Amino acid sequence: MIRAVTIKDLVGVDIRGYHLNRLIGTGSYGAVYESSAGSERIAVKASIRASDVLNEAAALQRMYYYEFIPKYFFHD
Ligand SMILES: Nc1ncnc2c1ncn2[C@@H]1O[C@H](COP(=O)(O)OP(=O)(O)OP(=O)(O)O)[C@@H](O)[C@H]1O
Repeated sequence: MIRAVTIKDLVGVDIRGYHLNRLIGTGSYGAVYESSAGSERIAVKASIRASDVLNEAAALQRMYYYEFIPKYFFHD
């Protein structure tokens, strides 16, 4: 279980093999972290409630086949 005071306090936590190195910024629905697994670096967006990011995830899913969309995945 991940224990954090707020969604902005996840630096140092490991999620699905990715280490959350640095808080990049926050928005209305969560916080975004610069994260890594070996040499791979990705942005991880964390939200307290999955429903907060479902619309965004659905929009990204629709754009999945366009070349400019970066690699991503969504899980709860
Ligand atoms: N994929 C990404 N790569 C790098 N930085 C990102 C990425 N996504 C978001 N960020 C950074 O994290 C910040 C917060 O992003 P987030 O998506 O949570 O909110 P937002 O879109 O800026 O605001 P809101 O959700 O209120 O419209 C952004 O302002 C941006 O600086």
